[in-house]
Amino acid sequence: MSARETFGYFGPEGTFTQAALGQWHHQHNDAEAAEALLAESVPYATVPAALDAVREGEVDAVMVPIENSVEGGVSSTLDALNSEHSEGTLRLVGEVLVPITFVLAVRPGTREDAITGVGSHSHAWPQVRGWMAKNLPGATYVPTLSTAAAAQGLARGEVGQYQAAVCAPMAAQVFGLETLATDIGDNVGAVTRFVLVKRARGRDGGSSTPEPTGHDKTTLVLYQHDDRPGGLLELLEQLATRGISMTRLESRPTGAAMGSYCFSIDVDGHVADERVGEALMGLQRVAAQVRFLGSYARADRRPVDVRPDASDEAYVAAQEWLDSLR
Ligand SMILES: O=C(O)C(=O)C[C@]1(C(=O)O)C=C[C@@H](O)C=C1
Repeated sequence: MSARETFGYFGPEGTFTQAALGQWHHQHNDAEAAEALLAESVPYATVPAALDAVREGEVDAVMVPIENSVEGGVSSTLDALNSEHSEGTLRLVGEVLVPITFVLAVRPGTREDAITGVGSHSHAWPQVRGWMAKNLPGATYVPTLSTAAAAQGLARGEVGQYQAAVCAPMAAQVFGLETLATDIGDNVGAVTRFVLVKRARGRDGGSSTPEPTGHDKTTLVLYQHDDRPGGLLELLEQLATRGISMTRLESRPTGAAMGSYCFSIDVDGHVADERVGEALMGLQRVAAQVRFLGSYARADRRPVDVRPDASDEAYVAAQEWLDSLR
């Protein structure tokens, strides 16, 4: 029997990312096993530290945040996943959507008029900006490594700069804090998307890419050739002509020079689908570089809508026809 898989997450305990990993465990195990797996999962203080842990084999898989419905892509994750040493080593193997609700938490007994600073994660603060402007207009924002790290800091009493944390209800509970206000997010219905990341090859040397399900997504990073007018259009044409929808497109600076950008994208479909394979070959020809980050099942299980002329059967028939001519 192979040893049980080990997991890590962007922590400490009480982050939304931990809730995402809990959701994943419950979707794939019975309730008792899921709770046991979550209790054993290892927290890492930053996203790069969590990815390093999986890369170095300390754990088999880690959960990290990638995109929020209000604030957009989590740049620290996008950049860490796209670093030189992630290429070929890491794979996204699944995703989870978690509804986000924030509370304002304090050390028990702290009064609202004593709050001059509020700690939280840089992706959480913009989601409560309106509430803060209305309710604590004089408070200064103090960035912390995560929402739960802000709560942990308060509990340890090691902070002088902030007296309240914007965090998940769970973090307030874990760190024994008092909740002064609930549901303080400006957008009701805010959701964050998290991804589970593994090494590209498992312990047995086999590929970590999950089998296609019919409701899959593929994440790529595309680099265009410099000084090529219409470069982005040329890349996107490779997808459009094969009937492949794009569900996310973000440009990120490559860091090489001012104005040098790459594109982080999600497309419908799995690398094993004929049309996605053909599009990847097309991209490989026209792009300066293509980084494949993974193909995995969509969290919402929405089936991918495939045009008849873009189906696997249509590609196979076209290939057979070409073979007959040759
Ligand atoms: O700090 C946390 O609790 C996280 O899990 C990170 C994170 C993020 O990076 O977007 C997750 C969800 C919220 O949108 C705010 C912060």
